[in-house]
Amino acid sequence: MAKPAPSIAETPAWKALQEHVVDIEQTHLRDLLSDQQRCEALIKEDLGLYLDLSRQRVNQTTLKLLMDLAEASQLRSKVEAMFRGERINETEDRAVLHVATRARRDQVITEGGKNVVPEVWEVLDKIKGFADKVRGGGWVGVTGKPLTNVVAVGIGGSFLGPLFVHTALSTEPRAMASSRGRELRFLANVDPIDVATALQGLDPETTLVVIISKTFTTAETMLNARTCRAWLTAQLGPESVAKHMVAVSTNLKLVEEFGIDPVNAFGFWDWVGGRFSVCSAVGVLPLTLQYGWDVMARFLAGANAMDDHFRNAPLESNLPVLMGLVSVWNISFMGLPARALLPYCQALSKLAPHIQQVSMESNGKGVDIKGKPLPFEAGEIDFGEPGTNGQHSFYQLIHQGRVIPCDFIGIVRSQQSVYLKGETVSNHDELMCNFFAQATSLELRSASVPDHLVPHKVFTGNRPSLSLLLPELNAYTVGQLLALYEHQVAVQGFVWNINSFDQWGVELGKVLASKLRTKIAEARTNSRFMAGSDGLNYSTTRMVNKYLAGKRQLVYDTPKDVFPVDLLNPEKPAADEKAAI
Ligand SMILES: O=P(O)(O)OC[C@H]1O[C@H](O)[C@H](O)[C@@H](O)[C@@H]1O
Repeated sequence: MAKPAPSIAETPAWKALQEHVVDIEQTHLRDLLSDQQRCEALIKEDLGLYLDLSRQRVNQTTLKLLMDLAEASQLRSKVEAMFRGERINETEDRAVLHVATRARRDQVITEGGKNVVPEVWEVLDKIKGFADKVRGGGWVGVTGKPLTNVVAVGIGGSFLGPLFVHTALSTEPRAMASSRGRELRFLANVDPIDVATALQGLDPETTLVVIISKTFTTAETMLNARTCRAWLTAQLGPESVAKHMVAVSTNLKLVEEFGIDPVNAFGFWDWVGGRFSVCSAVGVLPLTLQYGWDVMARFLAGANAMDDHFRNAPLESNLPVLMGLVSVWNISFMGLPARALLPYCQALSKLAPHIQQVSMESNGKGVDIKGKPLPFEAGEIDFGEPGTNGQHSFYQLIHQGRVIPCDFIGIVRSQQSVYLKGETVSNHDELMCNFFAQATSLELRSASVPDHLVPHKVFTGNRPSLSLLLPELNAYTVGQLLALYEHQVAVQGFVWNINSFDQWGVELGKVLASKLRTKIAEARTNSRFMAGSDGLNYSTTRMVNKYLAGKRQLVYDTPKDVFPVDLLNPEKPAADEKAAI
């Protein structure tokens, strides 16, 4: 029998990095930064982006050792295997080809021996044709009115990426011009409050509902889809579904069973992971409806340019590779498992929620790709807020509490310019002063205050960060940024030798929620409380019964402005309030 491959942690490259930590710990970041040659070696410019890694706790030796680690983990060949359509998602026996969803029309990317790019473009052409019709009034609602509002129903990867891109573009002048008079909303949470928020004030006659679900089985999305269907048909009749509902899914059979004509469905493929699906119809359909094809074509081109760079640029100057390796250094060697994503741009306010899923669902794993327990902890804890808002919230901890590597993202030319008479700098300059100041203040050590306050006002500095400058935030650079972070996460996973493309960890919660759904439905139908014998433990049973009892005491106001009353079941009271509480 073949000997199992040694864990990456057993390789000389890994061990060399472990030993190297001591050298780095002896050097303060401030001293590292005084070496101009080192700084130059850590500043990379490509594709119009400026990546400054000089504020990381690394030197040229670290970089060299990280390159050795890339070699030891066969990073290059793993990236190639991904682009070649090999089934690197072993547990689901799937290729990982989100890069094909933004391939140029003349590119060749194969899966199972077949070039998939023509299929990708077939869907893109269909989206363009459909969106042109809707936007141009050639496709109207059942009462003949143009469909100016879109509600995109989906969750997880079928929501966060499209929301990130929408938020990034909604204040960009060209995208604003092409979306005038249109509105795009999202409905993700199964919480009825989200339904109310998404539908509030919308006129069904002018609303198109897009159901987005890779599997078309996700419980939350399907209940929200049924809810939107009920909302539409109650007011416009059952025939309205044909004109007011379309779908995006890999499961066209279930789309049809739901009642949406497959002609009005936009497909994608099992080789596109949910959290990597923004560039498939998942993101491109709702965003093209909102912004038009030209804007979305630029977005796809930006992501494609980053894909080419990731595949072809030498590792030493490859932006996602460097970001990936440096983050592995921080997490696995420096013992810093968290990262703050800090865009100094309000339009990037949904970057962190999206990258949270891309990163944490991909790399939050406990076993290697062959199922062997990892001898180290993989994955990164990601969070973030735009600056300067975050400065007034959690930066205290970043400056004087825990050490959290930060990604500062700045924009050279803002989407919006305000320069008031009498002010010394523009509003955007003011924002960017904070961007420059924050990275610098994390690195410095300082204290010049009255004696008794010294301990409180000391900044130890030595806190790593990277800075990324984009020339502007437009459809093209949003595409680049998206692909940059997607590939960084892949690099981490390739080095740790885990499967970044499955997500078995989210399944258990779904199974238990389904069990609870059955129990609660029974309890409410029979107006009873749950008993200990119902198969749930004491704590859960007690809390569910508290909930059922509370339901009985509340009088609900039917949200008449959103839902017609006859659509809703009255809340069923539980009969025996005393039982089991
Ligand atoms: O697109 P769907 O099939 O509805 O899936 C939506 C989401 O469901 C699950 O929570 C998965 O963990 C996510 O990766 C996925 O994005």
